[in-house]
Amino acid sequence: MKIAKQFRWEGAHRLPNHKGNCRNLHGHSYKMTIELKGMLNEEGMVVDFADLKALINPLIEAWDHATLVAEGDEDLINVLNTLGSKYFVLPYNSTSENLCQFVIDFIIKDGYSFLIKNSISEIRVLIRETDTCYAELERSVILSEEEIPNSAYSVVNI
Ligand SMILES: Nc1nc2c(c(=O)[nH]1)N=C([C@H](O)[C@H](O)COP(=O)(O)OP(=O)(O)OP(=O)(O)O)CN2
Ligand SMILES: [Zn+2]
Repeated sequence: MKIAKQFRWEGAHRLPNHKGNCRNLHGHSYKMTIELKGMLNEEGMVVDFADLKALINPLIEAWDHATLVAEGDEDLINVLNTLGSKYFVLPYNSTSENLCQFVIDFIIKDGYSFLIKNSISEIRVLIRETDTCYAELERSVILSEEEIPNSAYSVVNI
């Protein structure tokens, strides 16, 4: 069974080496869908939507009305520091693809016990910058009892 919840935030960014318009600082009303696959619990839920929201909300709060900056884009960081403007540094360019990667890494790191508790087997993240484009990334979460002591999970890319 799969469940999904949508999130949104307003943000600015630029792709410093883009050959077109996206090298200019501009903004998006980002929309994100997070889908989780797992078994139903005794309450008839894969996970409580509220628990998924609680897990993701710190990231949304950090990104909302912020500028997403690529590590090394010092010109932009200097401007934002001068303005006293909220920003969030990513270890790579703020493409939709990289944001999907960042969100999945965040879920696995900060939501590790949440994934175990709810026996989640698959995560899918879809991010829209505009109505005409999106990026999507899926990752399997594989439970392997013999591999890992103390009921830990191993996580692999699919
Ligand atoms: N593969 C990717 N290509 C581009 C990304 C990205 O994240 N991944 N991002 C951008 C820009 O951030 C841009 O804001 C979005 O691009 P685009 O869809 O081209 O935006 P437009 O509004 O110009 O698109 P329309 O064709 O007018 O709908 C660029 N590329
Ligand atoms: Zn953009």
